[in-house]
Amino acid sequence: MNFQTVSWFYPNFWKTPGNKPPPSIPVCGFYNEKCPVETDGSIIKVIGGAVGGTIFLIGAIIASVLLRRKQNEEQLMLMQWKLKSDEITPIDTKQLRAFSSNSVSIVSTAAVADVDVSVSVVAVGVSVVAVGVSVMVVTVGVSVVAVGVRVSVVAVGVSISVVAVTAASLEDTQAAEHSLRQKHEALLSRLYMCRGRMAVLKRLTREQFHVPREELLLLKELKDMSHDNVNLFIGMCMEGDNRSIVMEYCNKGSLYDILEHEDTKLDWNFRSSFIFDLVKGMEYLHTTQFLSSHGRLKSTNCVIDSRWVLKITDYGPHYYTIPLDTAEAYMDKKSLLWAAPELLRTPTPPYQGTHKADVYSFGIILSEIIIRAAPYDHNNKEFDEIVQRVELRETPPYRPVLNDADRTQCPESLVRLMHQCWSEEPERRPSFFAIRRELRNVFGDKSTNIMDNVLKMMETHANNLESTVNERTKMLIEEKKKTDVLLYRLLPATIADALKFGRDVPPETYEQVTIFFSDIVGFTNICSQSTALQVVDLLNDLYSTFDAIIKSHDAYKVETIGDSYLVASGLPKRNGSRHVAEIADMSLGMMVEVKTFRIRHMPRTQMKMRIGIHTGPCAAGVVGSAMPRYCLFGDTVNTASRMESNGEGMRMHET
Ligand SMILES: Nc1nc2c(ncn2[C@@H]2O[C@H](COP(=O)(O)OP(=O)(O)OP(=O)(O)O)[C@@H](O)[C@H]2O)c(=O)[nH]1
Ligand SMILES: [Mg+2]
Repeated sequence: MNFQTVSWFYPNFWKTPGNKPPPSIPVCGFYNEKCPVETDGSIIKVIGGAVGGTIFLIGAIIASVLLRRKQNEEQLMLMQWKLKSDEITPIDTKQLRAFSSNSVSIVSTAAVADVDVSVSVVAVGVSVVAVGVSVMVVTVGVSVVAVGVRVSVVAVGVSISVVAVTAASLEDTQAAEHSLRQKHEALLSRLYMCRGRMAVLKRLTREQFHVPREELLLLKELKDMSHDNVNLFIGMCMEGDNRSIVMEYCNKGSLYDILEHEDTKLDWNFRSSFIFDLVKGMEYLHTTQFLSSHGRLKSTNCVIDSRWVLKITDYGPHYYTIPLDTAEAYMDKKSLLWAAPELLRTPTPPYQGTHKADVYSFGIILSEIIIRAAPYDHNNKEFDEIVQRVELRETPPYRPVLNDADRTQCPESLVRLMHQCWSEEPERRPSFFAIRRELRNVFGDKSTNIMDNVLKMMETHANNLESTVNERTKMLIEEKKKTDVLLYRLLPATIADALKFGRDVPPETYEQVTIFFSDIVGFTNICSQSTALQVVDLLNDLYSTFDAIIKSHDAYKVETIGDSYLVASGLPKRNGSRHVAEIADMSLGMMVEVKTFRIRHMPRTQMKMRIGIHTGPCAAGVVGSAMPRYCLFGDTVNTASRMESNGEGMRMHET
């Protein structure tokens, strides 16, 4: 059967249009040789589409870049850093006071020159009010006491007084005070309010100037900068009387001021916190595009805020503020101590310095922190000589000297790092990133600021206090129990309680009580043969025995008078008529004890005792307020006494 025949018999056999069998040779041949490749319009269309798409994409990118640039340009021209003269207002005394009410700063920098801002906790008053106390600073108050500052930090449940230590002797510090006061007065004249912040002004020295485009970019970058360790650049005013660069005011002064103040206690927690802050701030500045480096990094340009956070300040176009006559010098004379040797050797060094020069300046600041003094303080050389010798390529290079005391109290690895930072060769100085990594090895990871550490310490302290208070309360209760026991031995419990709570104890009458009196027969004779101490021992032995007997009866020992012993039953707690039996039973017990009682120093002598008992009405009350005594009054007492004195040895005389 051929193909044709199959399709006749099976109409859908081939499943092709017309149910035709497939051709024996494929349309394009077995190797596509019958269909040559054609460059028809469709491929051209595809390529055209791709090119068009790419052009469109590039166009879109260019458009967005241009738009961005335009926006940036607009932003640039907006000059948000530009301050109007009337935005800068003088500080009035009210603002000054308001400001000083929540900081130590203004006092330390402006009003009182000799105030030391070191903090040492001298007294801790604690009142734990809730379980799981969490410390929260509610108020911070400042009061100036003579030359001292007292800061009270009131926390929920915990009140801690922090006292700043002051210069020990005014005489010693008079010269320093004078220069400080001058410095503070100068600073005070530069303090203003600007956009709701307290600000330090740095006067511009040029009357009028054109700000070129690259400086506009720099100023915009400064305005946009935001970092915890970079002091806020509020802006620049180029008009009117207040033509100046305006930086936020940090109230604890500069690092230089703090280090200079010898009485300020700065432990290594504080110092390491400052170092970390400084490095973090510099690391940030070095990542900026237009500023790039500081150029005049020094301890006076590291300011400390109210939370003891160090902030780098006076970065940026400081050349606007250099007096015109010294404009040739890229920095003032004193700043040369922090300047890298390669800059000292350059006739016209760049105003903004270099990364490596900043690291050098950081090395000098490290030395200040370690020696706690101005740079090169221990070198004992004149300023000019120091600068000259640093500039000269001496071997070893001329650098700040540390004395033995500095070295012993400072981590050795920090000294090594400092040496690296002030290397003569700039390329051997580490970057701030590397410095931060190294500092972590030196100090451990100190991610928190010193104030946060202090608060954490307070919180831990508060939690510890809670358990301490509980423990002490338990001890107090134990002690109170002991004093109560003692008190209850001296006075009846009800009376003692009433006296304890300051209540009056009115005298009380009892219709029927039984009074017991006892006396030692021949006591005078015994005394004559004994020393005073032997007599005391005798009475103590005997009455301790009696006290033990009383304990097992409902009777109250009123007092002992010499050798006589007074006991009552039926008071202060009434017991119906049981008092008679109680006293009788107690007396018999005492008789038995006396028979076997041995006088320690006269073992052969038999002790004898007379007992008198009487039942009747009686009055009782507390007499006196200084040594209060519970006393019995009435005939019954007298009768009982008579019964005893008229009785016989080893006999009970009763009515
Ligand atoms: N408390 C406080 N003092 C500041 C502040 N800024 C500057 N000072 C003080 O003012 C003094 C003078 O500061 P500047 O005029 O900036 O002089 P400088 O820091 O020595 O030098 P340059 O900044 O390089 O011009 C510093 O030594 C600080 O003691 C601040 O924000 N707070
Ligand atoms: Mg400065």
